Amino acid sequence: MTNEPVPLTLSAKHLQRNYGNHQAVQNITLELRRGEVLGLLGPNGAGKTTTLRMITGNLAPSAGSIEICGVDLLNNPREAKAYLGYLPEMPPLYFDMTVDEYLRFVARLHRVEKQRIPHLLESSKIRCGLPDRGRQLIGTLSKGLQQRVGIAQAIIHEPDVIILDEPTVGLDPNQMRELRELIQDLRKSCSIILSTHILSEVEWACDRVHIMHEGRMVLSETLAGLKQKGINLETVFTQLTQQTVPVQ
Ligand SMILES: Nc1ncnc2c1ncn2[C@@H]1O[C@H](COP(=O)(O)OP(=O)(O)OP(=O)(O)O)[C@@H](O)[C@H]1O
Repeated sequence: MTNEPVPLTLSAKHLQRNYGNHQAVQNITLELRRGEVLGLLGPNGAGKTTTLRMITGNLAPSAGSIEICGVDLLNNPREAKAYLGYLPEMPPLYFDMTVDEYLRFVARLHRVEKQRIPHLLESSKIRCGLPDRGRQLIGTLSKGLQQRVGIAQAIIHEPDVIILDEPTVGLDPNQMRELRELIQDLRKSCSIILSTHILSEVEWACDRVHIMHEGRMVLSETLAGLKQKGINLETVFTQLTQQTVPVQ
């Protein structure tokens, strides 16, 4: 048996992002290992989306560094982004395309080799529970199925890291359960960051939790560690996010 450390798939160090004079994200450091699911929690305006947009290469940090699977995102964005799949808060769907047309389009954007596209298209649809939806216009799908198409576009190029920004917003309880099952399936081959407002979602899905408040990281702990210490996630969330973070 080997005790080799599980490789890092994402490493972000001392990230900062200013909007004018406002420091939306301050000195955020986070790491993700293969097969791990990290929950990112925080109240509205805590800086979660800003952080995710930086680590997916969609927003330039004011300071800090980001490596995806060992590739520097700021110096080699194209190479680093090939390892990343991203479902933003607002999935980038085209309602007047069919599911197949859209997923082929996204695969080309990810520069997937032409001959691999049919296989990847089918496998991403199967994984996301869309095997019979290829010819359907995206605009005619239910919200839950549209969210699945959003995830299919994030995984079609077989990324190592998947970033999901509030993926269960607007879903009914059945759709939420199906999405949870999908996340459990995805973690077998990828590492995942899940940003959410739903504490129970972190408890069932994640290995570790980061809580952000006013642009800073105020908690970084494993779920097992919280349990061992007898700390309730809801209680600690309330305690840490109801007070103003002192400026260091
Ligand atoms: N483009 C922008 N210009 C100016 N300020 C911004 C911009 N985007 C975000 N902000 C501000 O940065 C802070 C962090 O916002 P962000 O959207 O990252 O928070 P969040 O934790 O994702 O919130 P939510 O849970 O509501 O999505 C907020 O104060 C927000 O108003």
